[in-house]
Amino acid sequence: MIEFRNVTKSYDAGRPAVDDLTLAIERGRITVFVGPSGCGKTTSLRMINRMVEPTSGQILLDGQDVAQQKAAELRRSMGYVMQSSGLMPHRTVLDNIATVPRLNGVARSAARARAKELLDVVGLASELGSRYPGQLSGGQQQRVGVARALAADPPVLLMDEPFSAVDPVVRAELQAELIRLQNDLAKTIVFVTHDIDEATILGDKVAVLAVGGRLAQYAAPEEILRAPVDDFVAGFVGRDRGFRHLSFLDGDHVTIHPIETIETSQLADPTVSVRSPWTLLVDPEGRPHGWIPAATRASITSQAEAVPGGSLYTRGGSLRSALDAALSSPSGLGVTIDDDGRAVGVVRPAEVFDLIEAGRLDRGRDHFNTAV
Ligand SMILES: Nc1ncnc2c1ncn2[C@@H]1O[C@H](COP(=O)(O)OP(=O)(O)OP(=O)(O)O)[C@@H](O)[C@H]1O
Repeated sequence: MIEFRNVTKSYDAGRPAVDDLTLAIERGRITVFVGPSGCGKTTSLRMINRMVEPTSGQILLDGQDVAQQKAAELRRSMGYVMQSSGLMPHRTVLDNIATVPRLNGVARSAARARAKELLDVVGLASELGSRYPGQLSGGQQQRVGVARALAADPPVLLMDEPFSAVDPVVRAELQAELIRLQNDLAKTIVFVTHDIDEATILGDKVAVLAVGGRLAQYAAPEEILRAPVDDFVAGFVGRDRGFRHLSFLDGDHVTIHPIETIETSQLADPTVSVRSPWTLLVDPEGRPHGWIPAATRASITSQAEAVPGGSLYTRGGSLRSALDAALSSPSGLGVTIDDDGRAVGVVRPAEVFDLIEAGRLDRGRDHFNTAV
C-alpha cells in the first residue's frame, strides 16, 4: 500500500503543484491520477519513487517513509513507464528490457532470457527482440516500455501517460492488454492520464486532481461518473458522463432477438428474397457484413452494395455497448455477436432503456433503504 499524508510540493514561491494531498493507494489495484494539464499528476507520481521530493508531508510504502529509503534503490524497486517510451536508442529491445535486472546484478544471459519471456507477456513477437527501438512502431515501443518496467518483477508500477502518444486504436489495444496483464500480475499500479475515459476504463480507483494540486474526488470510476462531488469534477468528466456510466451496467439481461439473415453467397441469386424490413448480411461463418433493406433487395447483388452496419455488441457486454450498437445501426437494431464474432441476434434500444430505468428504480430503492 502507498499512502500520501498531507503531501505538498511547491516548486517555487507561487501556487503549490500539489497541495496537501492525502490518499491511500490499494495494493494490487490500478489507481489513476487524472486531471487537466498542470494539476500535479506527474509531480504526485514522481514523489512516490523520489524523482521529486515533497516540500512537506510524507509518503509511506508499506508503512515505511520513502524519504528514509535510498532514492536509487527505491527507483529500481518500482517499474516506471512514461509517455515517450524512454528506451535507449542504441540498445536492442532485449537489452533495453534487461536493463534493471542487469543493474540489480542479474547475469546477462539470465536477464536476456527473462527479457524474451517478457516480450511474449506484452504481446510482442520474439524476433523484435534484436531490433532497435527506432525500428518499432509507437505502440510496440510502449509495449517494450511496459516489459522493461516489469523486468525486475516490481510490486509497484508507475505509469505516466504511457499510452498518450499512440493513435486511438492502438491505445485501446494497449489498455485492454494492461487490463489482461493486471489480471495475471496484480501489481500495484499508479497510472497518470489527462483522459477521463482512459481513467474510467483502467482505474479501480480514480483520483481527480484540480489545478493547484487539490484532490477533488477519490472514488471508484463508476461513482465519479454517477455522482461527481462538485462542478469541477462534473465539468471534467464531461457531458457524456451519463452515457459513459452505462459501461458499468452489465447487459446480461438484455433480450437478444432472432434476426433474419442472408448469406453473402446468396446475394447474387434473385430467387432468394427477404421478408423483414432489414435483413442481416452474414458470411458463411455467420459474421455480420451489413444490412439489406427489403425495399432494395433486388438491386443488391454483392456484399459491397450492402448498407454498412453499426458497432457490434458482444453478448454479455455492457449496456453502453448494447445501446451504442443499436444507436449506430442503420436498422435501429444492435447486432449482437458471440465471442467468435458470429451474429447471434439483435438488441432493441427501447429494451436497453427499459433496463436502465429498472436499474435506476432499484438504485433509488437501495438509496431509500440506506437512507431510512
Ligand atoms: N521542475 C519543475 N519546476 C518548476 N515547476 C514545475 C516543475 N515540474 C512541474 N512544475 C509545475 O508544477 C505544476 C504541476 O506540474 P505536473 O507536471 O505535475 O502536472 P501534470 O498534471 O502532470 O501536467 P500535464 O498533464 O501537463 O503533464 C505545473 O504548474 C508545472 O508547471
